[in-house]
Amino acid sequence: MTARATTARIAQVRAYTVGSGGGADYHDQQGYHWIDDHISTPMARYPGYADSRRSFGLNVLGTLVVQIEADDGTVGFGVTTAGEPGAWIVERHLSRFLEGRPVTEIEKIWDQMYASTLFYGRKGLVLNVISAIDLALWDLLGRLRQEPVYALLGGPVRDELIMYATGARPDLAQQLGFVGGKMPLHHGPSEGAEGLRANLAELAAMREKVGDDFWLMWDCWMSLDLDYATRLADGAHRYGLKWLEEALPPDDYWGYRDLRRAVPRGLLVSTGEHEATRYGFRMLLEMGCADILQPDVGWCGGITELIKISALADAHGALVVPHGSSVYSYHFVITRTNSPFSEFIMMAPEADEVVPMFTPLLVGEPVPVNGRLRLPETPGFGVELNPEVELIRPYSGRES
Ligand SMILES: C[C@H](O)[C@H](O)CC(=O)C(=O)O
Ligand SMILES: [Mg+2]
Repeated sequence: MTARATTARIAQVRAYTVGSGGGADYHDQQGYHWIDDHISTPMARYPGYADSRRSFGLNVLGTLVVQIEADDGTVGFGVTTAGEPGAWIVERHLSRFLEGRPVTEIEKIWDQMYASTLFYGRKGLVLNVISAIDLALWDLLGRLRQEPVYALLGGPVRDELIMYATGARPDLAQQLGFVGGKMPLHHGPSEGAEGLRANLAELAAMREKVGDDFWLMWDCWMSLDLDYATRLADGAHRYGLKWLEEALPPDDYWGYRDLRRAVPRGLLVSTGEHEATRYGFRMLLEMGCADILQPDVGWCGGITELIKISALADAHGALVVPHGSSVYSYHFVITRTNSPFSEFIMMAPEADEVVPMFTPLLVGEPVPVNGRLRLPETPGFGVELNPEVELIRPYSGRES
């Protein structure tokens, strides 16, 4: 099998959008959902956009599924948030760097995808797409070698993942066995001193419910300014906030540097879910922007780039705790000592039960039990596409 993996070539690359919501675009939820309930965002300063992230188009992209088929018929796949524009980039531009090539040329393929898109890429959508292709390649390699991706990455450094939960109900997450709960921040600078007090009251009430030892964190989703973030951190410290996440816009490296210097000792600063590539993370590390880096494996450049980001972070004494990204994160985190725990985003609308993070897209997606997750030895990333989810291939084949 190993010899076959070395000689296998890529026969075809296919890109699909997904008919239903959810999946890799976990913000694409219908009806009431805590994830879209008056969350503080950079758009909240504009009337009409404060109550719902869907109102300003957070869910417009949808999920992209990339399938890569080897010449023996084995298929690997990867997913990200990129939808139809992502499918176009895969089929019309990037497939040329894959079809006909050995499956094992992962590093070269990554470099060619990145180098050939520099004139319109570097971050965001294009890196999401490159990530999905990269994840599909690692999945395919694992399937050909009949090994889980974590084994390809050097093997586990611990038996199981320790998980914290992101959602509106850390008190329920505590009952479900998670080590901590990360809450969305509900009020931003445009709601003034009253909003700041409401945030702190919410944290105080949650601390009261969960006791002293349960981790509590805040996700600010890029929505604050330095002054507000500093005041929030000062107020939150007395309630034992563990970290303040993504307080500022991702391009404000200078603000993150100053925030990290300004927050009370012991309160950690985290960011990085909207950052991409080793170059972006190098900025965060060299400028001393964060204690915890949170690349999303489906957005930062995939596993191939995450290996580099993680090594760089390790050398700087920073932790890497990937954002969301389900199995793609799990297979990496289990192999790295500077990734001591993992995130689980609560996808139940009331954050009151554990459902797979990429629901309904995957079959076999592992979920934490009592806040711990053991990865099966299934080849690749160990998941399949749910046959009941409709896939649409909008750009079939390459135009010359
Ligand atoms: C809760 C946050 O606003 C966002 O929806 C998810 C996120 O940033 C995270 O899990 O981290
Ligand atoms: Mg976050």
